[in-house]
Amino acid sequence: MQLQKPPLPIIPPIWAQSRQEVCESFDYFRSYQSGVYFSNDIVKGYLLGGSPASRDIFHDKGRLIISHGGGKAESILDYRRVGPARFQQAQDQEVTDKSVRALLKNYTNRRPLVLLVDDKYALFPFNLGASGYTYVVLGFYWISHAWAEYQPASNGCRRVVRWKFAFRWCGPDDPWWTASKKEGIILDAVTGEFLNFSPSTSSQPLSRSSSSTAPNDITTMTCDVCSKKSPVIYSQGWMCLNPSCSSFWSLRGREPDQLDYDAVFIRPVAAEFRGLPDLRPGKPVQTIDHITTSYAFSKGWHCEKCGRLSTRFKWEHWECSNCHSIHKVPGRLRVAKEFWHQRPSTEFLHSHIGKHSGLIHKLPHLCSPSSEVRDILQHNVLTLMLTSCRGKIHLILGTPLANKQADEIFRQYQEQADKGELLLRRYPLTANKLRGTFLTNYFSQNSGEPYKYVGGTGNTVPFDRAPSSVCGALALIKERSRLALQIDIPFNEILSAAYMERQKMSFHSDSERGLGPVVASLSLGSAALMHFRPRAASKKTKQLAIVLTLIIRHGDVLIMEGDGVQKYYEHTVIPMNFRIAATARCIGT
Ligand SMILES: O=C(O)CCC(=O)C(=O)O
Repeated sequence: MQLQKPPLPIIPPIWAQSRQEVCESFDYFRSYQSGVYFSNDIVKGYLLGGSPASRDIFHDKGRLIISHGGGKAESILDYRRVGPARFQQAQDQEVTDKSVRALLKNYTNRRPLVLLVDDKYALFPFNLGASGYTYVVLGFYWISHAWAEYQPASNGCRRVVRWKFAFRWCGPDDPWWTASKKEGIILDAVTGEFLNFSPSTSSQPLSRSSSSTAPNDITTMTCDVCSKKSPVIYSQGWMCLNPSCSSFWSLRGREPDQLDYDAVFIRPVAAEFRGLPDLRPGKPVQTIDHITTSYAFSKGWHCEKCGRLSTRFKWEHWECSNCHSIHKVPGRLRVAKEFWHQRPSTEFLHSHIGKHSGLIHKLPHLCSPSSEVRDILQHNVLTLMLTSCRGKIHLILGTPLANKQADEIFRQYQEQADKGELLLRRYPLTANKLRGTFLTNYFSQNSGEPYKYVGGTGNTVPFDRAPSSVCGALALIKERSRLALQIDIPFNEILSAAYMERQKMSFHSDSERGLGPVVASLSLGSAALMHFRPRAASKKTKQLAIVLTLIIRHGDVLIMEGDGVQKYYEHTVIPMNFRIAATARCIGT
C-alpha cells in the first residue's frame, strides 16, 4: 500500500498553479515544454516531475537529489487526441544534446541552478497537490556529479543511454521544507486559508539532517579500455561510465541487474555557496519615463504575503490569484505621436503581398466620403481582392485630421482601462495543451453581443453599459466602413484588445457560427504587422506560407469583407509596442 504523503508543513516561499505563472514570473524557469531551462548554454532552472527512473533519489531531506535529465525520454504525443495514444520512443542521450550539454557545463563550472518540483514528482515527501501547490521552487543546487547509465526502455534495443545528475543543496541555510512544525503554517491554496499544521498528519519526522559534511572527493578509477576516469558510484563495484567505451555499464564483464549507491557517494558534502541571490522575484517598480506598458509590466509577479506567482491578468494592476493582494504602479497616458518613429523591419517596410498568393492588389484610391463629411475626410484606401472571389481586405489609412478622433479614443481607452471602468483581462485559451490554465497573450474586453472566441460569453458588457472609449471606437469604425463599402454595416459587437510590449494575437480566424461577413478593426497607438496565411486543410497538413502582410498604424481601419476571408485564411497581429485595437463584428445576424 502506498503511504499517504503529509501536507506541506510550511508555505512554500515561491509556488504557482500553472506553468504560465512560473514562466511569466520566475526568471529562472521559462520553458513551457522542457524540464530543463537554459539560455546561452547555461542551465538556470530544472523541473523535477513525474515518476522517478531507477536510482533517482531525494536523499538527506532533499539536500541531495539525483535525477535523470536532458530529454529524449519516452513521451506521449498529442495526448488530447481521441483514440489510442501515440508514443515517442526513448532515445539515447548524447553529450551534444542541447540540454545535456548545458547541464554538463553547469557541472564543470560549478554553476548553481534552481530546482523546482511539480505535484507529480513522486519523490517529494509532501503532498503538494492536496494544498493546491502545482509548482514549487526548491532553491539553488549545484551539480556534484554527472554520469551516463543504461536505463531500460521499450525501444528496439530495450535500453537507452541516460544522463544522471547529482544535485546538491547550495545552503548555507537548511532547505525551507525542513523547517520545524512549530515554525510552519500551512496555506491551503485551494481555499486560500492559513491552517495550523496538525502534527498527527505528518508521518515524516522533520529533524535536522546530520551536519557532518565531507568534501566532494569521490574515488575515481581509470578504464583499461578507454583510459577515461569514472567515479565509484555504486556499492556493487566500479564500472566504466563512458557511453562510447565498449566496456560501458559492465560490472565484472556483465551488465548489472541491481545497483545501489555507495554510502560515500551519497554522504553529505560541504558546500560553500555564499551570496546567492534571493530567488523571490522583486516587485515591479515605477520607471523614470512612467511608462507602464513595457515588457516588464506584462510579466507576472510574486506575492510576498502568500508566495504565489501570478500572471499579469488584469490591466489595471497585478493581483495575486491566491490571496488577492494587489500591486499597482501608477503610470502616464501615452500619445500616438510617441509611435510615429516606428519602422518595421526592412522586410516589411511596406505592406507586402506574397509572390504566389493569388492576391490582386488594387492601387490605393481616394474613397469619396459621404456628403456631410466630404471636405474633412479624404482617406487613402488600399483594397486587396482575394483569389477566387473569396473576399476583399481594405486598409483605410488614417489622416492627421481624422486621427484627432482616434487620439481621443486612444486617450479614453487608457484612462478607463487604468481606472477599471473598462475591464481588460487576459482570458484562458480553450485550445491549451499545458497543465493549468493558459491565458491569451493580450488583454481584452467584449462589448455588445457575446463573442465566444475570447473569454466565453459571460464577460460581455452590453453596449448601453459600455464605456465611452468603446462607443467612440464603434462610431468611428461604422463611419469609415460606410465610407469604404458604401453601405451601413449593423455591427453589434466590439472586442477591444490591448497589447503591452511584446504581446500579440496569434494566428486565428474569426469563424464563429453566425458571424456576419464584415469584420472591421480600428488600430490605436503603436504600429503593428498583420499577416494572413491560408488555413491548413487539416491539423496534419503542412502550414502554408504568409500571403499578405499589412502594416497597420494609429487611426487606420482594416476591413475584412466576405466569409471567405475567415473560411480560407487566418491572421495574426504583432504590434511593435503598446497598442489597442477595437474590432467590430455582426454576430447572430
Ligand atoms: O487588430 C488586432 O489587434 C486584432 C484583431 C483581431 O484579429 C481580432 O480581434 O480577431
